[in-house]
Parts: sequence; structure tokens; C-alpha cells
Amino acid sequence: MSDSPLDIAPDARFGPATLPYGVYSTASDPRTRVGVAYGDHVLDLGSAARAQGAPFADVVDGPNLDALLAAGKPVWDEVRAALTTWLTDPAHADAVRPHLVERAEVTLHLPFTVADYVDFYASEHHATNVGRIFRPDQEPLTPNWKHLPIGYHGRSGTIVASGTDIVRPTGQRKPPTETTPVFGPSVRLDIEAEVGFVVGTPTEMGERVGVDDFADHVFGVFLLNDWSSRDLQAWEYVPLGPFLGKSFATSISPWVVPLSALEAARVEQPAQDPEPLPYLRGSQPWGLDLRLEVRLNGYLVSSPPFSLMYWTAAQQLAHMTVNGASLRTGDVYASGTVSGPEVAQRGCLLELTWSGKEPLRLPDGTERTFLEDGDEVTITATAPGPDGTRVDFGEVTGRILPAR
Ligand SMILES: O=C(O)/C=C/C(=O)CC(=O)CC(=O)O
Ligand SMILES: [Ca+2]
Ligand SMILES: [Mg+2]
Repeated sequence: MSDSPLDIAPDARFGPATLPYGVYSTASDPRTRVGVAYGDHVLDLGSAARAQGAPFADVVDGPNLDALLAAGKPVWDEVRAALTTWLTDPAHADAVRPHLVERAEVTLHLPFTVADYVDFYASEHHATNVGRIFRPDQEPLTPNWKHLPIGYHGRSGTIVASGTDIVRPTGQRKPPTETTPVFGPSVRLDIEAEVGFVVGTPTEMGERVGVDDFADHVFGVFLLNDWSSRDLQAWEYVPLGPFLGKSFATSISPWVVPLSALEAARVEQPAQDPEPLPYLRGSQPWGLDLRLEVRLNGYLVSSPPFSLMYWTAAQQLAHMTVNGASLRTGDVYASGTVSGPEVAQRGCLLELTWSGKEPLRLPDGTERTFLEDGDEVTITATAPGPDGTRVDFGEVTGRILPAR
């Protein structure tokens, strides 16, 4: 094995099965530009494409992924095919090497301009647990839950890059012991481990996207932490749903994994009963075998399985557009909290501690119900790639700062 940075160990992070896109800068060159993670390196995609005379150079040579997202699926496929050749065919090694930087030396940024943001509620295990906790006197799943993927519109302007500190939100809450609301810093600050999707190809108002057209519109997949203030949320959410309890910050992972990297990760979703309406039925499986891990201050606290989500991202896109609402390049939608049937598969502290009644004991001897100032939460994920390889999603991380 030579010392070429193009030779990477078979089990290295970000091997040839992933080739995720991100936006980076370096200390010596603060311009933001498009990069592709490969092992311990990042390829400067714009400069490599220019040097290779690639026909798509213009769409990858900008300050972020916006132009690539807008370019559409034929171009996405062309870029990925070229990248695979450049990075894995030894004949290209000498040409590619000058466009690599050490991954440890880059600063990562928000990868694209976020347009609209929708968050769904698609895990049956999560929705059942939350229903039991928030509405103990009612059926945990509302009558609509198995007929449509429930969602709400979030706040796109507060989607932040992984690593951004999260200031504890302040607001109104009504403790059960009080008759009127009190004001102050949230005391039940939580995470939600989710998977995010970004739209590339837009639609016009009036147009619908069918379940089977998902891959023509969605460019890629990343990790998302929907920071949630449970005390603000519990007081404000009736009857219009989440508002300030979730709008203060949402963190996303910096590397966008293209949908085409996930062919080997596609699985049948759980059986749906009742059968959904025809516009929510597709001919291909779009369950995805992503295995998430949630760490609190470095300690593994949950391993949520994305393959068990009741509604798929393809169904969510079809539902989001069935009324003729248009899509814009950069629209983000999130799966909803990913939880499985086991306690150690729950994707938020609300469930993991059963609303604070069953504190988590961390290996350092401390206990947690909800997040404390200084706590750091990191979500990672992998998925199976072709031929026993692994697709790596990197991580989304954030630390809690005291309220202002
Ligand atoms: O059931 C409720 O009242 C609220 C549930 C949520 O917390 C909404 C949400 O963000 C959905 C999710 O992440 O699954
Ligand atoms: Ca959420
Ligand atoms: Mg949020």
C-alpha cells in the first residue's frame, strides 16, 4: 500500500460507498466551497471538476450545494459516477491528489440554503409513547395517525450546522402545580433523533409528486436533531401543534448522503394496516436501514432503528404535495423522532426517562431527566452499502448553553 491519500482502509469512515457532499472552508482559505468526504480527506469538488474539464463543473464550483441540488437527478448521477472514478480508479490518483485536504483541517458549514422546513411524526413507537405521556386519558395514536403522515411546518431560519451551541430557550410553561403559567428558562429541554431529507428538484404550485417519483426530487439524506422544550411544548401545543417549543434551533449534520448511496439500505417498511389511500401507495420499498446512535456527553444512550418507521420519506413527500403545495430547492423535511420498541431504542429523553420519572444513569455516576447546561448530544448513523460496505452519515452534535 502506498502512502497515497487515495488508499483508504476498507473499514474507514466515508469510504467509496458514501461519497457525501458538504461545504467547508480552511484556515488558510476561508471561502466556503463544496467538498466530498473520502476517508480522512475532503475533495475540493469544484477545483477537481475544473481541472478534469468535467461538464458539470459550474454546478459544483459555488459556495454551497444549491446549484447542484437544482441541477436535477441526471446531473446528480453524473457527478457521483465521476467522483467514484476519480477517487477509486488508480489512473486518476495523481490528478486528484492536489485537490484533497485533510478532513481534520476543515471547518464544515450549513451545506445548502434551507428553504422550507417540515417535520413529520412517523415512528409508531414514538407517537404511541408521546401520546401516552402527553394524553394519558386518550388513545395514544390519534384517529388520523395511520391514514396520513402527520407533520407540522417548522422554522427554517433556525436550522443550524452541527457544532453550533444551543442556547436554552426561555418561555411560558405551566407546571402542573400552578394555576397560571410561569415564565423562565425551559426546565425540560430535550433532543429528537431524526433523519432529514433535502429536496433538489422543485415543483410548481398545483403539481403533485407521486410516491414513485421520490428519487427524482429528493437529493439526499442527513441527520437532524429537533431540539425540543417539552415544558413550553406541553403548554402551547393545543390545538395548533408545536410552535416555540421547537422553533429555537434544529441542528443538521454537515454531510449530505446522496439518495443513490442508499440502494443497498432500502428495505420494506413495516406493514401498513389499514392500507393507505392510493396516493400514499408506491411500487417500490423506501424503508431505509439506517442505524442511529445517540450519545449524551459521549455515553451511548439510544440506538434508534430507522427501518421501523411506519411512514416512509417517499410517502411523506407525496403527502406534502398532494394538495398542490410546491416544492423549492432546499426544502428540508424530517422523519420525526426515530424510536424502536425497546427502551434503548427511544429517540428522545421524554421517552427514555418517561417524562422524567425514570432518570437515565450515566456511566460517570450522574443522572439525567432532561438536558443540563453544558450537556453535549451527538447523533451518528450508518447504513449498509453494496457488497458488505458501510455508508457513513457522520454526526450531528450540539452543546447546551445557559439561557440568556
Ligand atoms: O404528540 C404530540 O403532541 C407532539 C409530538 C412531537 O413532539 C412533535 C414532533 O416533533 C414529531 C416527531 O419528531 O416525531
Ligand atoms: Ca420532531
Ligand atoms: Mg426544532
